Amino acid sequence: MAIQWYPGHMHKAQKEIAEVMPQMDLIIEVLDARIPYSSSNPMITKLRGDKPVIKVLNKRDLADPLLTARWVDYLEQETGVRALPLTTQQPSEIKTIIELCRKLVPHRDQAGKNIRAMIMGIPNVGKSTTINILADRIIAKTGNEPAVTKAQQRINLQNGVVLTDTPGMLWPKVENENSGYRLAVTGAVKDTAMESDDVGMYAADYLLLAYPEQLKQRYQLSELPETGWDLLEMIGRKRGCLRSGGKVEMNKAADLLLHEVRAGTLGKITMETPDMVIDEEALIAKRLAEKAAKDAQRKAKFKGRR
Ligand SMILES: Nc1nc2c(ncn2[C@@H]2O[C@H](COP(=O)(O)OP(=O)(O)OP(=O)(O)O)[C@@H](O)[C@H]2O)c(=O)[nH]1
Repeated sequence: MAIQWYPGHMHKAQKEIAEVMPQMDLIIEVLDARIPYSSSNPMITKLRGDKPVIKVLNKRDLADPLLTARWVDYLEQETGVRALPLTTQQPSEIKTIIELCRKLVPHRDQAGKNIRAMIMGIPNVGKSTTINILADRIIAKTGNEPAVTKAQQRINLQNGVVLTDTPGMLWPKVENENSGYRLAVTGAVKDTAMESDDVGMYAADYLLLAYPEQLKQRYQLSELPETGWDLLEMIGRKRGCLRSGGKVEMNKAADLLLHEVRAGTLGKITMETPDMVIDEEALIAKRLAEKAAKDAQRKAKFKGRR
């Protein structure tokens, strides 16, 4: 299923969330542990104000444990939020969210009042599976096609917590082009306007840098090439993705690599690190500042001419 992020949809979702937000005591944001930055929604920080937030790094079973630990440190130390690496494959882990909700909003708990939590997440991060585990029953439809969750729901967890499912569909970090690639690599966004060879090449370039040993082992390569393109070609040859003349079908090789990353057969892989995203954010800020300066110059020139 294709997901497109239209400004109109985004605006509507933002408005609906802003309306419900004052009645909430805390926010649970479900992220994908393989892309904690790219799977987060850019407006949540602004909308939640100073309400406590729990960032669930879900699908930790697929993510690199060392990097997950680094993300937890980063999120807790640099941004002051609680981060819980979890997997819905271990329901008992998911249940720890409830205890943390109680800890973070002690005044409601001590007064014997329900804690009102809003659960948010971009499509396909595992929000519905999480809700079903927390509620001990099937409430939300799950599936590997993004955008299964639709209507807003309020769920009494019967343990002092009332969960509100986010109205509307939450969008990820769309303003960062690299995030678009990483969302596509992990299968978080199945959209896309992107060609699978481009996405495969992004994955291949990154994997060469970050997980060379896993590549060698999985594809039985004694040496690794310099570029992602060459890597895809090697994988294509090894796995028989060939045209009749013996040339490698690059899009097939790309699909194969992406399938392995998504299924976890290449090992536990995280597609972004805190350092990486800090650099990217700095670059985006620089570009935006340059654009603003140019726009201002253009405006000044235009005014001068009139
Ligand atoms: N490996 C792994 N897969 C998971 C985990 N949690 C969810 N999934 C899978 O991810 C897919 C999406 O899960 P959902 O719970 O439907 O995701 P969602 O965020 O509710 O998605 P929408 O309904 O599109 O909003 C399903 O195929 C789940 O089985 C996890 O912790 N580990």
